[in-house]
Amino acid sequence: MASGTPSYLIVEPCPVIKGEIEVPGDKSISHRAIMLASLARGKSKIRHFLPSEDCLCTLKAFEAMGVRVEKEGKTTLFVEGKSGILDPPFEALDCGNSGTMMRLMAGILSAQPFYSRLVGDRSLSRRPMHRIIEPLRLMEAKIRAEGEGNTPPLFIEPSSLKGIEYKLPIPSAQVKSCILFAGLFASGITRVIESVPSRDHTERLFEQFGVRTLRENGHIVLHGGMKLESADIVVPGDFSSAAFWIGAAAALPNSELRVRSVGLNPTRTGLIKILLRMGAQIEEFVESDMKGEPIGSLWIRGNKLKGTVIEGDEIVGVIDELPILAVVGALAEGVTEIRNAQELRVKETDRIKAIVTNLRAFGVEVEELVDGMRIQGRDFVQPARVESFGDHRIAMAFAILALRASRASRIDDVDCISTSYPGFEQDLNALTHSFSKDWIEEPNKKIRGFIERLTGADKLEPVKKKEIPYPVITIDGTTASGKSTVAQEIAKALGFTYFNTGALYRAVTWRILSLGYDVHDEEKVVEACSRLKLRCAIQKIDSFYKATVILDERVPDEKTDLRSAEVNAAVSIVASYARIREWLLPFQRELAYQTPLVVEGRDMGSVVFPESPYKFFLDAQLEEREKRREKQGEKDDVEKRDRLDQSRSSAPLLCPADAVRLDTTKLSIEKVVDKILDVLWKKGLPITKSKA
Ligand SMILES: Nc1ncnc2c1ncn2[C@@H]1O[C@H](COP(=O)(O)OP(=O)(O)OP(=O)(O)O)[C@@H](O)[C@H]1O
Ligand SMILES: Nc1ccn([C@H]2C[C@H](O)[C@@H](COP(=O)(O)O)O2)c(=O)n1
Repeated sequence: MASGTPSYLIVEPCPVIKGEIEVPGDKSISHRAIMLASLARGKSKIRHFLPSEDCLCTLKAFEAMGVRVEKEGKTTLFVEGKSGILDPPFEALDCGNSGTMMRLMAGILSAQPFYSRLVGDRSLSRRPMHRIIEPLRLMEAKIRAEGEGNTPPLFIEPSSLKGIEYKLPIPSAQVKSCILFAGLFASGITRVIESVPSRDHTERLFEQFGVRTLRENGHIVLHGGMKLESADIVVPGDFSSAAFWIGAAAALPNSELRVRSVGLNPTRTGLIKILLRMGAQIEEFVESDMKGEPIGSLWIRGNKLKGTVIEGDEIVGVIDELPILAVVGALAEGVTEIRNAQELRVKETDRIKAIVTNLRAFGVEVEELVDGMRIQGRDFVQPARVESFGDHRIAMAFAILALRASRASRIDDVDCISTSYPGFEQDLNALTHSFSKDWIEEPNKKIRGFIERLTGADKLEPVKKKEIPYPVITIDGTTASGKSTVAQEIAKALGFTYFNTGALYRAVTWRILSLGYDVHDEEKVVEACSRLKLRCAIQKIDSFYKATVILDERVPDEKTDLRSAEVNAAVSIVASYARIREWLLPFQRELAYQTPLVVEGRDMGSVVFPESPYKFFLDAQLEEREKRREKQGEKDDVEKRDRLDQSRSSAPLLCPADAVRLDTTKLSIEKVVDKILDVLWKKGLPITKSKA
């Protein structure tokens, strides 16, 4: 993240996330813990407090009202409570970006014997406050909103409160908590009735501070005048922060993630239920719920998920998770629909609009609905530059979607992330590290490790056909039919990495020849290959990415080494040996776990990437191909090479049944490229129409 203004985050693609993570403390609980500790009698200890901008605003406000706070590091606080009566603040209390703070503080301050004013930032100043003003006034609070349409600032005068029975018109933990905080100081009984249970951190924390609420059939009953006693609180990891990693790990196939010490309060974990319904693999282990909040671990394994409908009563339990759920839906198979979520329109930003705008920028088809959206899932997205709209959850959700793009994406205005998740960028780097940018710029460590395990051609490992996370476009064909030329153009147009597998067979042949071996001696060739150190580096040449083969720490020269007459004559012989092909097969597949590919060769669609839905086969009349080769100034027996490639027993050159076959004899290079892009566009790859 860049410091200063404007802030932005560059996210490199990463097909999987792996590792363990512990997220910062829960925002909702941190706010409430400070509030209750400040109102309690005695000194409370709060551990794993979230030092985010939002929560620090709450802390500052209570300090301004005479509460003494000692800090041990950044996340342990000792709060000396004021036994219910705070000092009048000298100036307005700043709630920053936090709706939770403003709404809960309104409940507390309505009962204090002094005048107070609550202000917020631009985004908070647009959020509706009528929902708390109405019940507080019923409790005889003297509160008014100074902004247009019942928006902040809030001005509060001292008054004596009385308990009420109040049925929440919309399920809202903030409104419920505001009333309960006011109810602590009200005469008589306060009863809040909710039709759908909202998060119950306030009720659980009240209990930890010695105030019992009665909870039955959606009724929460509180007797006014009960005294809060100091407590020792451990704030669990914030499930809503963990949600970004849970969503990412669940939706990125082959990911493996453990989330430790996270809050597993059932009013917060609706996301898990929805992801399970979409086909996710998640295991939940509650490790401690002795006092207050259940805390535990989650294990998540990545899968291709299926679209779902999220609506009705389950919305309230995932309201903060809807941005990441929309992103997960964008990567799932089929349609994901979010309904009854009009509340999203009055969050830190209009989240429905923000999500729809950003999904479209990433090339995702999405329909905006009054109360949600309908998202057409896809396998991956196009790189994009998007806005956070000043909303932390929008910024983080789209950083996750960017992992599934073919190239780096940029999220603008990301300072807001610190309102709930300081350290998000570091965690993103840690979980994606082994697959990130430095991998592309440095020689490919991962593939080297993989190949080095193949110590002998006679000890070949069976090829595991694990699911490839990125699209692979295969272009096979006869010699000089135009494969390399066309494949490079397609790779440029899509931003994919170009991989010429002919160059791989040529590099091996060149090395065998330069070591003095007779290519007709199969045993010797196989034995020599078992000692070769083969690896691959992805290089960026201008705006174009290319996989380069490195053999025994040398990069062979394309013209003089790989395309010499000797290599032209010998390569089809070396390529006909089954054990050589088996050795090179995992090497070629492994690259596809790292980056979207355009691969060209002879058996790409038939053997190496048979699962690819994007297969092409190029051919042209022999005389035309011979002419093209001659024009290149190369000595090459095109006809002989084709014959050898077509007649070998292992992975012969053929047109896969499901490939699009193109005869390029009378087609210009541009025409061939256009035809391929058109097919790819129709198959749903993110190609801008002008390119297709
Ligand atoms: N459609 C086309 N029309 C005319 N020339 C073409 C066409 N496609 C490719 N060429 C030219 O033909 C030559 C051979 O093309 P290219 O190297 O792309 O073929 P290839 O199939 O990759 O060959 P190889 O099998 O040796 O790797 C190049 O000089 C290229 O510019
Ligand atoms: N997937 C592949 C790629 C290449 N070969 C062999 C057969 C070719 O004649 C030779 C050189 O390829 P070119 O550079 O001309 O594309 O390598 C193969 O068998 N399988």
